Amino acid sequence: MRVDVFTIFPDYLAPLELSLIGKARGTGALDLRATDLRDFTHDVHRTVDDTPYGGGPGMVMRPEPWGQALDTVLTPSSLLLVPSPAGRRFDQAMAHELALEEHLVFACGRYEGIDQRVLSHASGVCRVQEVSLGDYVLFGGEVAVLVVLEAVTRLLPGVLGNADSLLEESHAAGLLEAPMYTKPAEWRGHGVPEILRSGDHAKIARWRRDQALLRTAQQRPDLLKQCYDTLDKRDLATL
Ligand SMILES: COc1ccc(Cn2ccc3ccc(-c4cc(N)[nH]n4)cc32)cc1
Repeated sequence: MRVDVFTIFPDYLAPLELSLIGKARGTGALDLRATDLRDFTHDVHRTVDDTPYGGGPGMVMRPEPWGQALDTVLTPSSLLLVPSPAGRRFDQAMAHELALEEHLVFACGRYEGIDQRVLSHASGVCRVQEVSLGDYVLFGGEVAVLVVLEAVTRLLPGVLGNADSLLEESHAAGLLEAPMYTKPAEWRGHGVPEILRSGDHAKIARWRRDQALLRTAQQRPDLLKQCYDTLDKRDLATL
């Protein structure tokens, strides 16, 4: 997967060199390029913003640098992602959709956002999707790139050593995952559920399913409602 990110803070994306994303880049699963939007300005101050038409607080990002920047990468097969408080809420389902794309382009806004004509013009070239992390307001789009790229990269073939973990993790099967334990067996007076040390894999699987159901019912009843039709009689008996 090829990913282009345009931002006035390219160093903000340095954490993407770390952990699994760094490995995914090394294996070629992810071809990531971050570019400074100011490279597409032509004045001595490298200006990317201006006052909003119609007045109002703050500044808006000028269309010219964005147009020239996006001209260098967008093709009809690209998907332009524009982080925004007004965007589609990012979730695991969207992460799976994005993991199937061949070319993602992120336009990271700052100030009060990007001139709307940039998105309108780009929609004549490729698909455009505004994306939100949640109902809170950030300073810009870079945090969203870090979150989206981590969630998507994990889903790329060969990136996670144990692909099975993708099947069992929270939000994968619609439920939250069961509580996890490791050594030591006794820690500050706290033991480990005996079933997990029994070696009975069928009973362990059932216990984990029950714990996932109960945990989801307690902490995220909205998720349980979404997958209620997939529950079998044994699941319902647990609830
Ligand atoms: C119209 O109100 C505002 C509009 C934008 C901003 C600041 N800002 C500028 C670009 C940008 C990109 C993404 C986000 C964002 C995304 C989520 N989930 N929260 N915040 C915020 C962004 C402040 C206020």
